[in-house]
Amino acid sequence: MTVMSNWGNIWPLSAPIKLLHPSVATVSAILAYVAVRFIYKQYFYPRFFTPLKHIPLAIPEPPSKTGKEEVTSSRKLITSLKHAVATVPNNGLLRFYGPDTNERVLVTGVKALNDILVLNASSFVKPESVRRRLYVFGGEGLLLAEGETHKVQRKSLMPAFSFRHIKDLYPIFWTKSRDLVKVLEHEISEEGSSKSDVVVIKTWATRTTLDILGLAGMDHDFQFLKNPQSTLVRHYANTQIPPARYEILLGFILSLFTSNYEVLMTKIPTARVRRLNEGSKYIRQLCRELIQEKRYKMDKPDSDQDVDIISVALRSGAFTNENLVDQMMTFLAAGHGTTSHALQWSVYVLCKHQDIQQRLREEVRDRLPSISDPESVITAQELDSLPYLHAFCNEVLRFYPSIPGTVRQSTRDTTVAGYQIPKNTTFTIPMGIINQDPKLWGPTARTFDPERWLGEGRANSGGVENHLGFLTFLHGPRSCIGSGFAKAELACLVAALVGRFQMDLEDPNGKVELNQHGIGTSPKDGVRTRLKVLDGW
Ligand code: HEM
Repeated sequence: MTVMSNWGNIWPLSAPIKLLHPSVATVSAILAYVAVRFIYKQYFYPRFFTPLKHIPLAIPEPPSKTGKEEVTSSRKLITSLKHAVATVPNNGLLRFYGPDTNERVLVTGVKALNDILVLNASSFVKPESVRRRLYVFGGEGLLLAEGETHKVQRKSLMPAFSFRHIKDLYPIFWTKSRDLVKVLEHEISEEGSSKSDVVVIKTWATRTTLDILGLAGMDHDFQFLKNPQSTLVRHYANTQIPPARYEILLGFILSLFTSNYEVLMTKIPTARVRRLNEGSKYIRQLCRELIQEKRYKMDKPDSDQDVDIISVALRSGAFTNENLVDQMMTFLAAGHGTTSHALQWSVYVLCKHQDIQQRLREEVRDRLPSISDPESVITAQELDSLPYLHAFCNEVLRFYPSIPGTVRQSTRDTTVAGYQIPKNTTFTIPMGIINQDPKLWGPTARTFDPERWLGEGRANSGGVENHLGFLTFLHGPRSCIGSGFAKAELACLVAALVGRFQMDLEDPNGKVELNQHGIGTSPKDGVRTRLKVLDGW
């Protein structure tokens, strides 16, 4: 056998046939197998072998074709599927294949949504890959519990989220909104750390929503607004680190062999996975200590009937200490980023629509006590009686849902919207698409317009054809338990900001890019906003 020393001369036309080195042969065989798997999964399986052939096929639009419309909070794939939903005839379900080549079913109609989320909800659970991802920061709390355990947990926690209880939390929302305004006023002043009148809304929104959850959820003031160097904030920021290129490539290759590739990926100790696990440990320990503190306080004979979520859960007697730790982790994870995203979108859209900003400011200044008054308090009744604020917040939640899509997997053979569905079929529920569906919201569905929530009988429906058309908090037994909490919190924060500041984007004509990692979606730059204090309120 000739030993090849000259790589430039590997394939001379006259070369004799040579045997490949065993390692080259192995790599070639693996590459050939990967190629064959890819062709099978991309071409043959969808056309000839899938048991879901009876569901129409959607081809996602290439991103370049979808970039022209005003950006919504949908992730890229969901945005690119919007076109398919509008153009491929379907009866509420569409089949599609994402970049990882795995098969999914997109839910596009209210009948199918009703089957999956309401009528038959117990037959559709979060797939293992999603559970793994949520577990790291959310523990084994309400978000991940299934079956009877979920029912018992939800029933025991519901009192903490009833309006009767949420209305007692408005003073916390208002006090923290005032802290936010004060910190931002300082930030844009001469003494501020940035020495500029431009702030990154995300930085402050995240700290405020964590502070609010600390107080309203655990009766503990983290004071992250005042103390920016927080380990907790840093650990949550780590959830948004995108996977490295090699992780994406590895994920893609694994996806050709198993639909559980995402589960496998969480077991490979890459630097990113290690950092996530460290964060998870830290948050668990923090919650454990806070709950112990709370239990100690409640055991005192003269203790008050505190209104925070953990006190209500402890009084219910339904949870062990460790399970309470999981619940607290869930509330922190599910409750702070989502509301922070909503606040970021609110500021973004107020900057884009100065007429709306002006009108909202007039209503707030007219009807609410000044945020600069350190003694000012507001009641639920006062805040909830501002129709334009209510309309604006609802429209932000509709148009820019913090979580633009979620996933479910069938646990048995079943039917959805009349289609036969085998066990283990994965469904994507695209809140970002349904919330803007012209069939449900009329011809102005894709326009941001708070007016739709004003007028006779529209305050709670926005005039939608079917209540399942507003999917921001989902519906049914797995809907967001914190929706009332989040809406009241968002209204306070928006009122305080718009009442006190003139807001403009640093780059008013810049194209907004989306943050694609972590729970939920918001602008990648965190909404860089120029603030100007407006006196007189
Ligand atoms: C704008 C803010 C919020 C949005 C858009 C939002 C959205 C959602 C959505 C879409 C789900 C369902 C996820 C799924 O099952 O796939 C959910 C579940 C949940 N959310 Fe929220 N959420 C928000 C704020 C909050 C807050 C403030 C809390 C707690 C204080 C909270 C606690 C939860 C919990 C515990 C669940 C699981 C409920 C269950 O499975 O029974 N959320 N949320």
